[in-house]
Amino acid sequence: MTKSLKDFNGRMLLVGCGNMAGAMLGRWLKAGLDPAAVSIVDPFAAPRGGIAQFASLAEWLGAGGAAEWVMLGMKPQQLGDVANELAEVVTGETHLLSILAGVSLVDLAARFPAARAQVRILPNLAARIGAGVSAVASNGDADEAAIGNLLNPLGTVVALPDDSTMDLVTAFTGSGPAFVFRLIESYAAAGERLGLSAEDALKLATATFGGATALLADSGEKPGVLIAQVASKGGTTQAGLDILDSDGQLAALLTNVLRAARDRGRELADIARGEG
Ligand SMILES: NC(=O)C1=CN([C@@H]2O[C@H](COP(=O)(O)OP(=O)(O)OC[C@H]3O[C@@H](n4cnc5c(N)ncnc54)[C@H](O)[C@@H]3O)[C@@H](O)[C@H]2O)C=CC1
Ligand SMILES: O=C(O)[C@@H]1CCC=N1
Repeated sequence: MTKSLKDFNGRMLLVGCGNMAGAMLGRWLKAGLDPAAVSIVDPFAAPRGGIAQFASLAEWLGAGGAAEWVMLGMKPQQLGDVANELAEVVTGETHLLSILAGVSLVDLAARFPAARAQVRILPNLAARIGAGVSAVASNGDADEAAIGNLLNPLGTVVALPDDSTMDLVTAFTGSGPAFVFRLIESYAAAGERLGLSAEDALKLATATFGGATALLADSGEKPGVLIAQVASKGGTTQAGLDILDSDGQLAALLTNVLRAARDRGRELADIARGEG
């Protein structure tokens, strides 16, 4: 599938364009999306040259706004604020895309029943450099080729048969970069505590995590195979692994991290339905 969006056919409205939707938009523009085909409705978004921006849906409609592609990019807690007004502009021609954590396809279909398709996308911030992960599931008459064209420039795309695992995926790949950044930060802090300068520690930690993940992806091996290539019997690595592996603490910690993030998605969905 092409990574160019030059031929993307349709007008796109972004309702909310902060960190995540802004990262997607930046990548789409790099991939050739015509800025004239995009509008943003966001009361606080930073100005973006060449793109029509509005503080409210009423203002966008007043300016003759129309779009076949509408993407929800605000917080799930704000769905109630925008849904009623937006539902009026979502017709049988509209693909309603949502990157909102927690909010299910069933919730989207209830809010936007007239849409041609409801499409739940769970991107991550590395979309900014085309190295993200987007999980996608849809409902209705979705144009899968067009959706693929939109998501491919953002990085890896995983199509799910339905959105039953999307809250877990949200924790895993959506929140995932923040967990990785925290691990790197903590690794660097530990290096600093043991004697490295702060600058060297962060530089070395970033390069070590980056190199290791690049090698893992390039090798096609399982992590255990590469661990064995680093850890000499009775050597330094094994001494560290013995701490990392003790009592299954790392596995338990990461399971708890993902469970908490996944379950928060369910709570956000309740809030978005006005039930939280
Ligand atoms: N940040 C991330 O890495 C990821 C975020 N998401 C989802 O993306 C969505 C946005 O998250 P962020 O970009 O992190 O938040 P953000 O706070 O950076 O962006 C939200 C934007 O919505 C705007 N906004 C607020 N009220 C609005 C309204 N009534 N109408 C239109 N726009 C309004 C804000 O001005 C802001 O620019 C959330 O639903 C989140 O669950 C999903 C995956 C990853
Ligand atoms: O923290 C959040 O709620 C959003 C969803 C995944 C990443 N950021």
